Amino acid sequence: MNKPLVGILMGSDSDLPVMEKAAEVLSQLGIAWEMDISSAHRLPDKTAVYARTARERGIEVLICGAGMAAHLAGVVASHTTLPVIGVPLKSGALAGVDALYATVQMPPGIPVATVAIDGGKNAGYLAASILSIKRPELAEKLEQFRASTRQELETKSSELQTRLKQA
Ligand SMILES: Nc1c(C(=O)O)ncn1[C@@H]1O[C@H](COP(=O)(O)O)[C@@H](O)[C@H]1O
Repeated sequence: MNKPLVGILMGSDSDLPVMEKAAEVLSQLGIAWEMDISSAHRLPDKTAVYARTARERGIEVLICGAGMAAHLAGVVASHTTLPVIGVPLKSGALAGVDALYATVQMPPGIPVATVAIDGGKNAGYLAASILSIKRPELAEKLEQFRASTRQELETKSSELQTRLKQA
């Protein structure tokens, strides 16, 4: 197995179903990843060590998912200059809006590239785009994915037009 290029962290095991989607996208594109549970609130020392050592371990992009008062992505970003992608998760009384604001509203200088609430898949694609800057074969795979998405939608569009003409 290749050395992981993407580190996926989440605040709780309850976040796993969404964060697994990021891992699935990366696997489909042939990108090696590692995944763990950590929490800026509940495991602050582990989180700091993980973020501080990520670059020397060969990680190039970090994806951090958390719900509620989501500090994980921001705290990780405060410990590393690697790109950090934040995934606000839908949990608790505010259904992810709290996590969205907490993740996206970072102070200048410590950015977190925030995807949609429960946007695990797009976090995977964004990490792949970042990695593709220096990897032409990965850029090609992303092009192919977009082309197949276009093709699928064109087919659905033609099918709809055919059905409408028959109605
Ligand atoms: N927001 C954070 C952080 C953090 O930001 O450090 N650690 C855990 N959590 C979040 O708390 C929610 C409830 O967690 P539990 O399901 O474990 O009670 C989860 O969505 C988690 O990401």
